[in-house]
Amino acid sequence: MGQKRGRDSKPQAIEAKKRKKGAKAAIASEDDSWDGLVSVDDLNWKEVAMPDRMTDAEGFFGLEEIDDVDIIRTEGSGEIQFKAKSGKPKKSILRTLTAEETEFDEWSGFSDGESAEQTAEKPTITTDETPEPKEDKKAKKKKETKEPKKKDNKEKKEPKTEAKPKDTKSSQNSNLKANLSLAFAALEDDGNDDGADVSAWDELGLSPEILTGLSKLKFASPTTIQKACIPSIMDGHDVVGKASTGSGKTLAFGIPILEHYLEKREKQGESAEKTPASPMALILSPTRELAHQLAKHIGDLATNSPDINARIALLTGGLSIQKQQRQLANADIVIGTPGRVWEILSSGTGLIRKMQGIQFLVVDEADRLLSEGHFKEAEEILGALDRQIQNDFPDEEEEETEDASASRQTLVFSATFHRDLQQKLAGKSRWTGGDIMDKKESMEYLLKKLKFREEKPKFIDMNPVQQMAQGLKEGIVECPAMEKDLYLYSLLLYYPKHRTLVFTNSISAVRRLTQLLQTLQLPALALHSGMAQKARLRSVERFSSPTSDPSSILVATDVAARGLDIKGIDCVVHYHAPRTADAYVHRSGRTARAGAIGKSVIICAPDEVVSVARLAAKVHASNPNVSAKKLPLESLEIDRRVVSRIRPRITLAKRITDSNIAKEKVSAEDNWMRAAAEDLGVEYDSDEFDEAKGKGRGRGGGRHQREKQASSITKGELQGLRAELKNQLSQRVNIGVSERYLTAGRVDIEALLRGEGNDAFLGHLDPLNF
Ligand SMILES: Nc1ncnc2c1ncn2[C@@H]1O[C@H](COP(=O)(O)OP(=O)(O)OP(=O)(O)O)[C@@H](O)[C@H]1O
Repeated sequence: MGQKRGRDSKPQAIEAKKRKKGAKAAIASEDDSWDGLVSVDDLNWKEVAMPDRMTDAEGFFGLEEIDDVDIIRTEGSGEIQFKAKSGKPKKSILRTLTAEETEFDEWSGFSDGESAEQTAEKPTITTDETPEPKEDKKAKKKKETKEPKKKDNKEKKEPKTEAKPKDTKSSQNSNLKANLSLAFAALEDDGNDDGADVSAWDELGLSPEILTGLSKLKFASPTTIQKACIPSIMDGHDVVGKASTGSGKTLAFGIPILEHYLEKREKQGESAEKTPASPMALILSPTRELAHQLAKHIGDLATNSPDINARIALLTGGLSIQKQQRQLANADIVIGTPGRVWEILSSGTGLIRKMQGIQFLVVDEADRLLSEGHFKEAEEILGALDRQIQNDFPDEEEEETEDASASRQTLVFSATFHRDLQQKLAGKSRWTGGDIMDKKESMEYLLKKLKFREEKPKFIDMNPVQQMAQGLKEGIVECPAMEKDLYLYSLLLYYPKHRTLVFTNSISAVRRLTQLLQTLQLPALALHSGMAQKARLRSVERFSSPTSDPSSILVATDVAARGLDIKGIDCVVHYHAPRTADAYVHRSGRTARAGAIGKSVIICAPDEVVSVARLAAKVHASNPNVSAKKLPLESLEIDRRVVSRIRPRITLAKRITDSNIAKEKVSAEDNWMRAAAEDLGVEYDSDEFDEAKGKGRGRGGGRHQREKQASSITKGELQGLRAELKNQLSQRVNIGVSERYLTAGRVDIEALLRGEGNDAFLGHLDPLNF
């Protein structure tokens, strides 16, 4: 079996290499008397491919493995060395030195007393394949050279080494040692210097580690919300942050948390490795997908920042609770949905007490999380974090823990805050339609429920006027109520190679539309809360994969409306009009993120027009440049020829889809009835049952008839429909080119085709210009 280690030991390998004047790799190539024993750093470790999902990573972000080695423990010292397995050539397990490492050898004389450190620094190889986090000495030295935080941000210029490593090499005077250390960190990972210049972050007073990470992620400058929030959070304030969708709120709180991690490790010093991990942050998210994304986003910065080994426990429903409990036992940052977090915390294994020491409580998408379906568990969690202190602890501990609680910062983020929230939660649950936040009322509400430690948290509102992202265009397509499928399909044909997210208001609509689009040979995926969690994650992964079809379509309920950050979504389509103004903001915010451009289109039946206009007016109400009479909602005219030519396709696809869905339903119902009849010991006759059901005059009788009809299409008929649809789909939609013209050779077909720009159509089609 292969051996594994944490990827974080890589810098140590290089550091060790620089110190060893006669590295084994060199000896091996020259010296035949070599006994074949090598140290961990001489091995040719291979990176283990990361699992697709964070949960499978158990909170660790990188492992390396090696095959064909035997572990040799030196008697007495207990030092671990390695040897090629018998039968394997001695050198087969060695790695070759890179050019940079050879260069490092020249600098080995600068370090004092390193051989002792070298032994101490060796990563622990554990047979249970669980890498222990380590604070390496190099990091500690680096931190010793670092100015303490919050003194003078301007002084912290070191991290520019990431962007300009050559500068660091050249400054060999007073703090040469520190600079070399940073140079090693900058060079060790991939030996290139293509990170972004991160000097724009200087004024925020971040550590060199984080700046290195930001540079590697190519985040050259902070977004406005990051610029505004990070210093306040790092100065210990409670913060309520509001900024438009896709504006970088995650790192606005993620960076200060990772900075705190570094500070904590620095304070613990030598004892860091022995101190049992205790969570320092709890981040609550309203949806599972968002929780996964938050973990990935913060985890990405952590893995790209040298010396940050923060372990993230991801607690979301639908996945193994035992695994998550294990993760939590050793986590630095806990991210989860309130339901699962509470389920685990309340399982009575002392976890609540452990969580009481957290430094940060983050409520992301706060207006949603503190509303429907989530608030109760969130409230339980908040209550437990505070209440247990007084109830359970003996007096002397009480004071200590209360202090910890008093030092907890509460950070609340969203793009919208709902004015009705307070009323709703107070039990007067009239959901009146989603106003954008009224600052004062919402602040009061949050103050009351969240127990901020400061009398008034800092309220940082980056979008007081414009709720929508800058690069977003809003459009509306009006169509008959029964023809939304037709218009959706038209829109998708107008925009081929557009990654599109289609929102509906119900799970059954997601199921039906996904099947319909797939029947039309479009790459559609489904996402709704009725799906198994793994299938949900798979859909998001497949849709967001950079290698996926650029025309991919994700059909989703509002479970995808909040926070999902999927690169390259070009278009959001509201197949059903959003129910609230907030939902409209968040759904539309899945596109035009991080400065990109995007489109949001509402497909609107005549009876929805008024409510949609009202909703858009609310969203833009605070924008003085927008009047209720002239909303920035462009009316899109779909060419009538397109609609009429593709109608037969839709008719066929609908019949096929309805038949499939009805058959699935009938078969599920039949199975259920059969099982129930068996339990009761009666005979079940499906025809008799259907007859009785069909005769019913009550609600559902007509629907049942239609389903029955749809499900009664024979296999042969279905095959015929499929063949016919296939034939239609194999041809381009002809929007006005006469076949007589074409066959008579009176038209230059090539020129015609070249000019069209959209190969779904044959003939000239005016673009929507939207
Ligand atoms: N400083 C930065 N420079 C460039 N890109 C950034 C920066 N910070 C974050 N991003 C990127 O911006 C995108 C949006 O960030 P994030 O998901 O945090 O937005 P958000 O404000 O939380 O959005 P939402 O309100 O929809 O949840 C992400 O892809 C992230 O990687």
